[in-house]
Amino acid sequence: MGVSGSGKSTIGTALGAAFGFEFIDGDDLHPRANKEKMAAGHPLNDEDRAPWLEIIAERIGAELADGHPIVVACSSLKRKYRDQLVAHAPSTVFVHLTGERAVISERQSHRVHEYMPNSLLDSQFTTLEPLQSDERGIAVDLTMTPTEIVDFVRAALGALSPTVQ
Ligand SMILES: Nc1ncnc2c1ncn2[C@@H]1O[C@H](COP(=O)(O)OP(=O)(O)O)[C@@H](O)[C@H]1O
Ligand SMILES: O=C(O)[C@H](O)[C@@H](O)[C@H](O)[C@H](O)COP(=O)(O)O
Repeated sequence: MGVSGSGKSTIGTALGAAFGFEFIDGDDLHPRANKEKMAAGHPLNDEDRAPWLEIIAERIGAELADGHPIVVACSSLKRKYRDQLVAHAPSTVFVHLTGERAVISERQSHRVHEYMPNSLLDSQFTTLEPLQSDERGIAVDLTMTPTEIVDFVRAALGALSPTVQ
């Protein structure tokens, strides 16, 4: 989880490879209308995100039902969005890539994105609700290298309480 440009695709790919799990990028599952809205410079609202989150949640639930743990990149900016995912998959562990707006903005300036304009970064930070103490998650400093982040997550996962699923 994390704002646009925080490294979800990069770190999700690395975590999937490290753990031997399939990686799914939530960005690929946005309905076309959501992509067009963001491309036009408008942030998504709760109504826009609800069906997208449901697609992701159902996909996670289906993979787990087949016995396949997966890594998913999904902004998951609000607590209620995360709760929607957890409702389908109680064993979910969120990895929040945290960092300064300036660092993320600088990184975004060097990448080409299918639909996300850099101008939406402020709204992403405005919407972001960090992990709360009763959520199963890990906050990670996004200035670490991907290898360092994978090692950090691996160590932190070992310290988490057992799952209910
Ligand atoms: N830990 C990192 N260190 C350095 N650069 C990174 C790191 N994580 C991501 N990046 C770079 O930052 C940019 C945004 O990363 P990306 O994975 O596309 O973020 P998101 O999926 O959250 O939008 C990319 O150019 C990526 O190569
Ligand atoms: O909830 C949202 O507002 C979107 O999911 C957003 O957070 C996401 O960042 C975009 O899909 C762009 O994709 P990137 O995360 O790759 O910039």
